[in-house]
Amino acid sequence: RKFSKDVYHRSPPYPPGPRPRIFLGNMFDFPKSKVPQTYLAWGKKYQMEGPILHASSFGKHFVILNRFSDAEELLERRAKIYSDRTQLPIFKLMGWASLTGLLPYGNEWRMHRKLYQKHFRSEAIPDYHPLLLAKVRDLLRGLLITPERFGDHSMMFAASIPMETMYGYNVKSLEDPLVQAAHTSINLATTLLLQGSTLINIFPILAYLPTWFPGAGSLKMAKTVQDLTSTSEHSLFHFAKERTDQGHHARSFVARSLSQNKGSDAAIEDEAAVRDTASAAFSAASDTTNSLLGTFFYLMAKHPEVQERAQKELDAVVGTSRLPHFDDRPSLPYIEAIFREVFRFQPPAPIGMSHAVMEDDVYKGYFIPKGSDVISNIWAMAHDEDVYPNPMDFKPERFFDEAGNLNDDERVLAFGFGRRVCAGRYLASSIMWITMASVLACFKLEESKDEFGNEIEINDDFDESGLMIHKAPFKCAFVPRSPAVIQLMNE
Ligand code: HEM
Repeated sequence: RKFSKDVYHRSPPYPPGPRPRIFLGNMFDFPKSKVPQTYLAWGKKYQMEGPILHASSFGKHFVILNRFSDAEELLERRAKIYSDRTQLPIFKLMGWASLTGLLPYGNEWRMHRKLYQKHFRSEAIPDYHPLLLAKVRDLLRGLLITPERFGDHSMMFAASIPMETMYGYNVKSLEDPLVQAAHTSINLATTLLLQGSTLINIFPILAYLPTWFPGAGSLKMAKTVQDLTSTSEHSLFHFAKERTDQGHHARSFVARSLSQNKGSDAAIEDEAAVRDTASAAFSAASDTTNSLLGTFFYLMAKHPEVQERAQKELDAVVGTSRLPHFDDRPSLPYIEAIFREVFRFQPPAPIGMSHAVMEDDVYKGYFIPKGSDVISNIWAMAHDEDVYPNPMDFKPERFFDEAGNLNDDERVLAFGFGRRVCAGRYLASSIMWITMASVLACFKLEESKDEFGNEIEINDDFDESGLMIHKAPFKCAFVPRSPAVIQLMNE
């Protein structure tokens, strides 16, 4: 019966893709670098009738989507069966199995999403505005005093917002052991989450090797992630809980959720959900924000003409006697276009997170078996020449229509799709918008000079680390636009 079921299911065929080897499948074909670009090249090479692709590894199926219309159809219109996450052995080994982004589609995941919906839906975001404005002010002052350390300032900014919003924990320095622990564990984890990065996911038995065993590198990495995650999660959660128990008036996500739970029957279960949700938010928010900031600084320093137009708009709308506020957003269309173009140019997680298929499906005449991982190539969608002509150019103007108004292409592909779409997207959008507007209001970014006064060229490289991408280190200068803005930043 099993055999005849398989034969039946193999017609229709799998989508096209690289030819699999017996047993191994395409294990050696999966790229370790330039991942989205390689999948796009596969699309050009193998596609016959549609840009959806198939590859396999040890019997596991992968479907790759290079076009938005396919992601929209499968991950959104058919979300009912395209919203799971494959449970990999490495999740448990890293201690990440109960983080929202990795949970299977089910009740626990629903409870997490409900918490996000309550605290991070669009209407809840103004509650965070005062905190975001204060953090932006810290960032601006850092850029003013030690501009050459802009990389550290963005890392600090990106770490301190989730620490404060989730736990009410005020990060004072990047050397804070909790921040260090979180950064190291996220870097290691995003590497282990990339397809094909560890054999443990294919041969779970390898998880039982001792960590000193030759070749047990990823096991050792997973153990480090587990230790660091549990230490920082535990300390931060207890910090927030203790403050709530002591009656501190705290506005953090943990404090608010726990005080609302008090006395409810589900309190214990809810407490675990609150802890895991807060921890998931830190890992999801800090690295993505840091990646976008690096890309933004780089693109601004490379495009003085864009800065000039943005600053004209800011001066006309906001003036020079105050810094931008969230209420200014609808009146600043060019800043909005820059915001959209930065997210399009380099999505921080260029291939998003795979969605697992919960039932056999057929799409465009191709068979997509239950359990397949569907990879959305966000980078390729954001560089689709039919939608974004000359996609490698940075051109905020592409978001204006012929009449000079912002077009309706508001969708930020970088946030993913369907029921698993980024749960923090409204917060992330506010963070990035206010940062871009404020930095442009205060500084002119330009090439810095060496000791002989020669301009130092800005490289165009990006560093891939697992699922994430960051601008490679570069030098640039932040020149305050006027004495008045220096005073505003210091106020
Ligand atoms: C700064 C920019 C950010 C980007 C570009 C980003 C991007 C993404 C992407 C691509 C996904 C996977 C979507 C999918 O599966 O289709 C995701 C999931 C998620 N993001 Fe974000 N994110 C950002 C910020 C944040 C923030 C600030 C938070 C929390 C406050 C957050 C919380 C989450 C969570 C919890 C998930 C898992 C959702 C689920 O599996 O149901 N993210 N994000």
